[in-house]
Amino acid sequence: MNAVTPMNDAILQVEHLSMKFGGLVAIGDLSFTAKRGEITALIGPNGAGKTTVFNCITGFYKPSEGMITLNRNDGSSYLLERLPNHEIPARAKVARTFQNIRLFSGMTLLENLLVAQHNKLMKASGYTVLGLFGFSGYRKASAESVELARHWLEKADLVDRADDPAGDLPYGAQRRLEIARAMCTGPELLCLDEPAAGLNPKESAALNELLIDIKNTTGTSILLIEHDMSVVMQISDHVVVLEYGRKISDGSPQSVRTDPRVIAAYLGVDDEEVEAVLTEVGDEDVIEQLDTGPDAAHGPGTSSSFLAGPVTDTVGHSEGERVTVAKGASKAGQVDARSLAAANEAASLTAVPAAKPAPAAKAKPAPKAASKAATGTAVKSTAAPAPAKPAAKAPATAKAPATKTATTKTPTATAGGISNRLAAPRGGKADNLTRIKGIGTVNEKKLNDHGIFHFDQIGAWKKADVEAAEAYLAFDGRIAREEWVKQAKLLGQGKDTEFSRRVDAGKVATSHASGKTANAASGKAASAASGKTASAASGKTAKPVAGKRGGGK
Ligand SMILES: Nc1ncnc2c1ncn2[C@@H]1O[C@H](COP(=O)(O)OP(=O)(O)OP(=O)(O)O)[C@@H](O)[C@H]1O
Repeated sequence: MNAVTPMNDAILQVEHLSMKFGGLVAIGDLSFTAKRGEITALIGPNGAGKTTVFNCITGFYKPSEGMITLNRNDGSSYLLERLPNHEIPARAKVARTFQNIRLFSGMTLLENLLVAQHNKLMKASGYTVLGLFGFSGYRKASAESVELARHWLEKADLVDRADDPAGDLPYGAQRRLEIARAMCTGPELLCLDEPAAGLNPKESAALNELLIDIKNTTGTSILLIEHDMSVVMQISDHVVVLEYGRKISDGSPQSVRTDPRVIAAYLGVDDEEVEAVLTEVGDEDVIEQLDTGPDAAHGPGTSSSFLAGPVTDTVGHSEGERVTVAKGASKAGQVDARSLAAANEAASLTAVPAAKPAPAAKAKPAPKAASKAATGTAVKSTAAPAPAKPAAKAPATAKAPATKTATTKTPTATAGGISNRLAAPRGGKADNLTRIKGIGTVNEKKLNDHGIFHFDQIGAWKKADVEAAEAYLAFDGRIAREEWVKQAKLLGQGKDTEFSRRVDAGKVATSHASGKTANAASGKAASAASGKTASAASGKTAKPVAGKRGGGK
């Protein structure tokens, strides 16, 4: 179809899209719009159906039901589900990249970009040998192709490596080359499937820059699947969230990141359990935002973690674990799988604490989903001590299997990873580790399980220990960012931090009877034992501060 229609604000309209694989509904009645000139992100936990949507848009799958309309800049429209697969790039001007890099690794960078323009060159040669004999039309097209390739190599900051084999490039540069190659086809819609997968923070920043540049200078609209929330939150204009093939949220990055349904989907818990879980894991920033909306001073741009709320420094990084969830797995099953994956990854990382996986080996990051699900399930292990809100459903039995996975696997799996382990707290007393900003009661318990009870133990952590602990807690980059070691050193010396003062004042939930009770270094009684906190031994968790769902940091 090629009917000329008036200029449409939407470059892509997905209407009532469904895709079934046998009995599995991978996409169910999905509708959303991607606006022209914008970056639209499609996010969701593993198996939510994001790649299936891409495959329907780019013609790899023919949807079971629904309509996908691409409105080109010249006013023509195409029903993508009806176009033959190979015509989608050429006629509808849709280009895509894949989760796994698909470059011609033996060809040079320049050759990769010229191959992408093969159709144009063939056309210029009249599909004959005239090209070989220097037919002028072909010569001109050939020169233009080289010029376009050079332009995109420059944009991707790769021009000085134009003659190197693509396979020699670092991982992040290969990702940018893929995007440059897609841009050489002159797309009006660029679909990127997890472009930040396996990138380090510097490479993620370079990717963000490239995508923003494309958006600002070419008029190409971008549709993006991404697990790295530092990328999604920093560059997207619009975010669509899927869970089990259905849309659960659709809006600005700010609105989506504080949507309880989205938080629940990523944590793998029911909506009503969200705040209890967040209190447990110590994500008070987000809890506060659920009440007050996003913090304009920090904004999504500075957050490296979708769910962790604002943090103060640069981008977070997804250290990619691959999580495979059985088709049609229940939510609890998915949570199990993610917990297991997190535990397994922790085991493999901590076996050789200083060794980091090579980027190319990082199949796919699902860090937030996995880490949050892992912590979410760990919460179930403390189900007895859990809910911060009386109304919150006790999350005990429903997800008991996940609990088992998280609690029984991790300590064993990580033995040998973090240094300064103790069999028991010194003198029978453990420090209140929740006085360290970033350690909630769940993670305190996980650290205790690992023999970490004291500030000076954390204060003595070296880089490899921090990495091992981050892997163990599935906290990619956060321990370093939040400076746990620095905080622990101060607290170990009996000094306070701004955050510990708030814990001691009962403004932040803690599992300890009082903020400092267990802190042998300080004899000060804390004012927290006022019903705002409760003893871990009693099996109760702190009650949130009035008016807040857990107190802000
Ligand atoms: N060709 C296929 N045949 C059968 N089932 C499929 C096929 N492709 C996808 N699925 C199933 O459809 C569901 C959605 O998968 P999809 O890959 O689209 O999810 P996703 O959100 O992209 O996940 P991830 O973030 O892990 O890449 C999954 O349950 C998956 O197993």
